[in-house]
Amino acid sequence: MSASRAERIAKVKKHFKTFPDWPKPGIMFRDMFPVFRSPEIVAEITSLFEEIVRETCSKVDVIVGLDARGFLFGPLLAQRLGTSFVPVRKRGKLPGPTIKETYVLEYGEDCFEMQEGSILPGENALIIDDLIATGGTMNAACSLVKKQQGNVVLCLVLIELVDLKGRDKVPAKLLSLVEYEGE
Ligand SMILES: O=P(O)(O)OC[C@H]1O[C@H](OP(=O)(O)OP(=O)(O)O)[C@H](O)[C@@H]1O
Ligand SMILES: Nc1ncnc2[nH]cnc12
Repeated sequence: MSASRAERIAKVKKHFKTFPDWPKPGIMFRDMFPVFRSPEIVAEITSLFEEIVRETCSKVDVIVGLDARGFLFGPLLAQRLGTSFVPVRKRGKLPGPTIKETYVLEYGEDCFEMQEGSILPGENALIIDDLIATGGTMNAACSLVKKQQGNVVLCLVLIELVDLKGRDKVPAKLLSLVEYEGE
């Protein structure tokens, strides 16, 4: 018998590692990089993302990946869905005219940029990142898409730190694969 979705997600979660008090005291850092030691788990994550998007979104034109760890999953998913991929980058990394959004995150402050015209008016964008904590990062990315008259049809993350209530800050539908709550 094939594994249920919950069993597949539980198997993915076993590959994450937690580092207490990093990069600052009080932060439980959830490291997702160990999944890349297993091509099988990376393929499983991509398949789970693809299933969720096909069930949830009628039309996605472009996948927007967030610097830096959103770049790991965005292009993989874009290939599966046959969509384009565009990056949101940290301040000063993108050439040409850009639009900017400053935001606060769990352990600091930063500024995101997109190249002007990277989303066309009316395009349906799916924003992807590895993790949502306080939600500041995802909220800033939604603002950048909206400033270009794009529609955010879904925000998708591998990990949600539920206790930080980041989803309350996101002005669009948000789905996560793996949750950490009270742990
Ligand atoms: O929900 P929030 O509190 O805003 O935090 C979530 C963000 O924090 C991490 O990125 P980080 O800014 O550490 O950058 P990195 O991907 O370059 O390591 C993570 O990859 C998310 O993008
Ligand atoms: N607790 C956390 N673990 C991993 N990445 C993060 N980004 C913001 N908070 C994080």
